[in-house]
Amino acid sequence: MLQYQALNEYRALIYARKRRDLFVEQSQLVCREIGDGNLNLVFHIADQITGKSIIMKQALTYARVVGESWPLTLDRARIESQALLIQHSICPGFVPKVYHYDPIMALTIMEDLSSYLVMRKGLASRVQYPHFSRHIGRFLARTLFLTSDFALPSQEKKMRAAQFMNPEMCKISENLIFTDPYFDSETNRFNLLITDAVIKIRDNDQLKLEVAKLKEGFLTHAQALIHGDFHTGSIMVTEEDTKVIDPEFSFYGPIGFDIGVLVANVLLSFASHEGHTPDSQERTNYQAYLLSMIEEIWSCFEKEFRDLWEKESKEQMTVIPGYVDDYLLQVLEDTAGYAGCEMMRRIIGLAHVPDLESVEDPNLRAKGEQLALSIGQQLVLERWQVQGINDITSRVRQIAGLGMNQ
Ligand SMILES: Nc1ncnc2c1ncn2[C@@H]1O[C@H](COP(=O)(O)OP(=O)(O)O)[C@@H](O)[C@H]1O
Ligand SMILES: CSC[C@H]1O[C@H](OP(=O)(O)O)[C@H](O)[C@@H]1O
Repeated sequence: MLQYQALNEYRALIYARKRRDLFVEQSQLVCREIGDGNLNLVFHIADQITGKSIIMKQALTYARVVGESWPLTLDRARIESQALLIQHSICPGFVPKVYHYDPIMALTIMEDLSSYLVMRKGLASRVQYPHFSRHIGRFLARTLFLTSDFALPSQEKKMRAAQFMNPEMCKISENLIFTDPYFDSETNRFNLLITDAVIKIRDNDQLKLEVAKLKEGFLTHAQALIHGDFHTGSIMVTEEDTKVIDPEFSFYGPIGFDIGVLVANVLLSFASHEGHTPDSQERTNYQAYLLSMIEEIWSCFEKEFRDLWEKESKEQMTVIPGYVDDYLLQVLEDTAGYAGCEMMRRIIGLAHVPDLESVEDPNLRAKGEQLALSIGQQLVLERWQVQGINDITSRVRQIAGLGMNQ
C-alpha cells in the first residue's frame, strides 16, 4: 500500500494474503475484527487449512471510542511495534512476537495470543494465577531497569528517549488522568449516585495539589522506557504464562507509573467484587488474594530490581550505600500516588473499566466506585507515609473494612 487506508475485515484479509512470509497461496483465510480497546482496530486472521493465525493491529486516524472528532497520531503504531521489540529483547517471551510493521498503514502483525485471556476478565471471574506476580514483577524490573540511566550509557538513553517521544499519547494521559477528573470537564462521566463524592474530590485542594505534583513527575521524570498504559487489559494470561500487549503509550517516564497503574487496576477489580460477588466469604477471600497479588508483584519487582542494580549497573554512583533503598522508596511512593490517580480517573473520567461498568445495579456499582475513590484519595494523600508495600495493602484492608488476616 502506498497510502494509509483504514482496513475492514475484507481488506485486512487481502493484506494478509499478500504476505508470503506468513501465509502460502493456497491458504483459506478467515478474518474477524476483535478489538475491544479505546483506540485501534485488531483483526484475527487464521488459515482454516493449517490453523496458523496472526493478529493484525491497525491504528486509526482517530480515537475509536470517541470517533473522528478526536484525531490521533498514527505514530503510536511505530511506538508500539518498537516498544514490543525492545521489551522482547530485554524480557523474551513476555510480549507477542512482532512479525511485521508497516509504517504507512500504521499496522503491526504479531503473534496470536487467542489461547490467553485478557487478565481483567480472569480477575472478574475470580481466577487465581499462581505465576502471574512473579512474571510481571520480573517484566517490570527488567524492562524498567534495563532501559534506565543505570543500564544504558547516558547518551544512548537520551537517544532512546528521543525515539520514544510520544507527545500526543502523553497528552491524552496528562489530560485524562491528571487534569480532567479534577475539573468540570466535558469528557468526564460518572454514576450520578456518586456525585457528592466527586464534588468533594473537586473541592479538595490538598488532594489536587498532590495530584499536580504527580502530574509534574509524569511530565518530567524520564527514568525509564515505561509501558505507559499498564492496566489489566494490557496483560494476557493463562494459568502458566503471562504476556504484555499494547505499549502504544510508551515513553520515557516515571517507573512508578507502570507499577501504580497495574496496582490500581488490581484494586479496581477488588472494588468491583463489592458488586460482582454477593457471597461475603467468597468476596473477601478473593479480595484477600488480590491484595496478596499486589504484595507479591512488588516484592518480585523489588528483588529483581535489586539484583539488576547489583549485577547490571553501568552507573558508577550505584555503589553508594543506601542509594538503591532510597531509589526504591521513591518508586514505591510514586507507585502509591499514580495508583491513586489511576483509580480516581477510571471512576470519574472519560475511560472507565469494564470491571465496574459491568455491575448492572447502579447502587451496587456506586458502592464499588465509592470504595475505589476512597482508596484512590488515600493512596495519593498518604503516599509519603508508605515505607513498604504492606503499608499500601493494610490501608486498603482498613478502608474496605477487612480484617488483617483477610
Ligand atoms: N496479540 C494478540 N493476540 C490475541 N488477542 C489480542 C492480541 N492483541 C490484542 N488482542 C485483543 O484485542 C483487544 C484490543 O487490543 P489492544 O492492543 O488492547 O487494543 P487498543 O490499543 O485499542 O486498546 C485485546 O483486549 C485483546 O482481546
Ligand atoms: C481516548 S483514550 C482513553 C484511554 O484508552 C487507553 O486505553 P486502551 O488503549 O487500553 O483502551 C488509555 O488508557 C487511555 O487513557
